[in-house]
Amino acid sequence: MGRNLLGNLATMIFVNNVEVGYDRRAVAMPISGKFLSGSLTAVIGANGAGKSTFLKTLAGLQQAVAGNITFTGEKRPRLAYLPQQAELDRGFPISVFDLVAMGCWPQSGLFGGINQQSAVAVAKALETVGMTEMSHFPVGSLSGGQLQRTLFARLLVQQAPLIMLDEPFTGIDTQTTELLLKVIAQWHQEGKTVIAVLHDISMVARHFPHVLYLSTQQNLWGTAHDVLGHFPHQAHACISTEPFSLVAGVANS
Ligand SMILES: Nc1ncnc2c1ncn2[C@@H]1O[C@H](COP(=O)(O)OP(=O)(O)OP(=O)(O)O)[C@@H](O)[C@H]1O
Repeated sequence: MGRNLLGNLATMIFVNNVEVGYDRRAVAMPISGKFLSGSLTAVIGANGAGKSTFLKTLAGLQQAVAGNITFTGEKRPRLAYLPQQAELDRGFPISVFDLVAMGCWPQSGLFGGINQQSAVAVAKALETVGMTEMSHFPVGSLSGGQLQRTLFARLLVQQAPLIMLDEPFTGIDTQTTELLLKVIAQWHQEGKTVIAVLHDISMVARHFPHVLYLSTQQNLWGTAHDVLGHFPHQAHACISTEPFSLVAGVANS
């Protein structure tokens, strides 16, 4: 886990008055705060609040409309990004093993094939997510849960210090969700920085120490305890467009 000389967690990402959106039009309030190195943060909010757009902007997949995002060390750290399942093309003819092996591309190159060490890493990742038996199945034949396990295996082999997940559990069975939550907990223990867009507030309360709540009224960013404390009934953080008792300026620490 990245610590500075005083033993505190170092900041990995600074978000300075960032407005995210399309065609130069912001879709959310300006966002300011920071992601500490090794932190585990859930991004929550109502449908259309701008969570996915924020994640894509953080990942560098689209430009911010205003403000800026900076990184300790100046360059964006290597990141592993999981889009929403709806954004994936399942028709691509590729096996489970090969899809996971794509996570080795930064090391092996697109046409380099994978070496023995990478093949072992792919096999280990498939085992972690319970997909060993299906490693030669075509991706198009997988259920939603099996595909998500496979995509998590690919994230595992990427070994990136920064991991971004967009609604990783939407439409996924309970058993798979429990398993993949363990993978996230393992990343957290290893000191990776994990940011996930989520809808299930009780899951967030149980598993995510930091929360960024986006809304049209006011964003809240801080510890899960502080942010979720604004919601008398925690489920409302998903279904309402505004929290109940806002207290300005939740500390982002
Ligand atoms: N490609 C796009 N072009 C223009 N507007 C878009 C585009 N994608 C999303 N939007 C709009 O931006 C706003 C924020 O969308 P976004 O997907 O970031 O919200 P979200 O909080 O992730 O929602 P959900 O929980 O429903 O996934 C919405 O009003 C949406 O209609």
